[in-house]
Amino acid sequence: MTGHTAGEPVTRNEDANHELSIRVRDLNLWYGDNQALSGIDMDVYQKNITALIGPSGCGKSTYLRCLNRMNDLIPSVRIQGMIEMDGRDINGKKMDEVALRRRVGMVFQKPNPFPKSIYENVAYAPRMHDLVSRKSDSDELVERALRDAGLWEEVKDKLNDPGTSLSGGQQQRLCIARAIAVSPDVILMDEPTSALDPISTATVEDLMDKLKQRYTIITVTHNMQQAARVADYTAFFHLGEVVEYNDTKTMFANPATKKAEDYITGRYG
Ligand SMILES: Nc1ncnc2c1ncn2[C@@H]1O[C@H](COP(=O)(O)OP(=O)(O)OP(=O)(O)O)[C@@H](O)[C@H]1O
Repeated sequence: MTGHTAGEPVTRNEDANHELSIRVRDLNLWYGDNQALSGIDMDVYQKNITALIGPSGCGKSTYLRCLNRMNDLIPSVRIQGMIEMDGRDINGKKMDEVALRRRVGMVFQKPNPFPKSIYENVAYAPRMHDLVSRKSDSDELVERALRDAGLWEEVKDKLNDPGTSLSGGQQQRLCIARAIAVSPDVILMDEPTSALDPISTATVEDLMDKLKQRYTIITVTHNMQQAARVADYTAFFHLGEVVEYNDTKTMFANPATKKAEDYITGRYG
């Protein structure tokens, strides 16, 4: 990756927004003695979708979890390097983890609604963060988040039913509604469609495309077509390093490295 600034994609997507959201420099992470991330430099632009691809165990989820400090919950983890969000060091002493996780929401591979009603799944976090106090404000926020997640019409008459009574695809959209209910800046998605059927997958992909108008989305995927369809930028991870980071169209049509080309074309991984 010579001839360009560390952390930037090799080729810029000229249709994309180029305001910086996240700046990562020389990020290293160890689980005990096992180094899982090595010298990661990566800039993520606002209001884009950035896909993280690469073979199993190469560090994609670990990297994602660094961005909302979820790795702090794992005792053996040691982290070195810099992660700035909107110019502020997220690992700095002044950074409040709870506030950070409000700004950086997360959606997991397996839909994981709380064992509560559809309504409460969405209303709980805004209430905890004191974003709403009156019931009418909460109702409004729940409706807006469910509409934005493309789920309102399907659930508006059964908001008191358990979240777990919904189909897998609906549960995942409920989890997305829950994430956006606290108005985050960034949404991390760890293989958000891998447990879903093709129709639910297409619905979630369409939703991601709409959500990127307002949120910065970083998604891990093993599905190359999905990365090609939804992502503005794609980073190829291998053995804990970012081997190539590029505008998605260029990455898929004309990868700059042999390793990325081999992975994308299914020669290994
Ligand atoms: N909680 C943990 N404790 C110890 N080691 C871990 C933990 N989580 C991940 N690792 C190790 O860190 C490395 C990177 O794992 P990670 O899950 O980030 O990879 P990945 O690219 O997301 O993989 P996959 O595509 O299979 O989800 C692997 O060697 C893995 O075994």
